[in-house]
Amino acid sequence: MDSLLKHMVDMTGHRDHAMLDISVVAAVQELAAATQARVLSISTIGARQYVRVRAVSIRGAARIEDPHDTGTRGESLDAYPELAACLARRDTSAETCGSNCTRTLWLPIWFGDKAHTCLEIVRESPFPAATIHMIAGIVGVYRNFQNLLDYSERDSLTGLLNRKTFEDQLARMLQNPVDMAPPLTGRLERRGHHGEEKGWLAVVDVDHFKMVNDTFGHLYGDEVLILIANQLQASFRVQDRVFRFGGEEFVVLLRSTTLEHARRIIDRFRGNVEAYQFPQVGRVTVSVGFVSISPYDSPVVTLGHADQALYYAKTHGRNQACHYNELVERGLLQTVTSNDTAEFF
Ligand SMILES: Nc1nc2c(ncn2[C@@H]2O[C@H](COP(=O)(O)OP(=O)(O)OP(=O)(O)O)[C@@H](O)[C@H]2O)c(=O)[nH]1
Repeated sequence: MDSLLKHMVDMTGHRDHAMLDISVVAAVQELAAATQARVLSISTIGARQYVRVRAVSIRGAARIEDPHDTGTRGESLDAYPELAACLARRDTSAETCGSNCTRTLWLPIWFGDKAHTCLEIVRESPFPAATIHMIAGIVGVYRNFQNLLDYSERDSLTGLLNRKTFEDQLARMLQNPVDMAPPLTGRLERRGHHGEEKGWLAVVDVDHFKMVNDTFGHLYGDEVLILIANQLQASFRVQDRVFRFGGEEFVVLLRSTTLEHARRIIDRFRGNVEAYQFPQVGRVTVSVGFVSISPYDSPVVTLGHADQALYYAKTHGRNQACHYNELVERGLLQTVTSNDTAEFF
């Protein structure tokens, strides 16, 4: 019982998803006398589902499985037929007996009709009823805590990530070397060649949104924001991150892609919004400013550059996406040098 309480205190002391994952695998692995416990992410991309390992505990050693590897889809769910069948049945558990009688227990964490997370526990002998009962309790606490963390990280109107989580997500993206160009010397040289894969930051702002509110009322204004948030989530990949920064401003972090690809997906999103018939309101457009992200620039500087490109888009006709570096190259944004960094405006 002492051990159970110790694990509960540990699990409920975290304010971070990764640490919560570590403490839950450590708890179930020790308390169920399991050889291995894992937290699995289940994602849907197109018509296919994928499984990615988030955290693992083997014989008392718990760790995050590559915390920056959010760019990888993982294995196809087809490699886990019993889990796939359990998810299809909307069931809360499935158990299999593998070769040499190893037991595997899967416990999907359901929120409504979606399970994005699943615990997997492997034991060399059958799970006693009392152990299953105890694990069910731990899963309940884990589920509630995940819910609480999500609540504090998400915008209540749109369900997108909120501004508070932005710097952390940007830092994670910058720490993934796949996303970043190798160190370069001069500031202007840091710009990507057109074929180079980099991370990108885009600031999206709804055009004339005040007019939507003034003409149709705030409820319709809110509905427009929700529908645009849905379009954002549908337009970008699961590895990308979409935030509502407040009001009618959204920010997108795109994982490693080329300039041409970033431009194409951002412009496809802009075109989708333009083509959409918003209930009652009709046509709504968005303006976008985007810039490549670099470990050499602070989040404030990167956001500032994307904002400047957005401002340019707003003051030159709206309903368009402008690339910061291109505006600088074409002499449409001016530069001055302050101390050791060049600033543009
Ligand atoms: N319905 C609704 N309106 C909001 C929300 N947050 C901010 N707003 C409104 O968004 C409007 C933003 O207006 P402005 O900043 O003047 O910009 P705009 O009218 O979009 O004009 P441009 O950006 O220049 O195209 C204001 O009327 C705010 O009251 C919200 O959560 N819901």
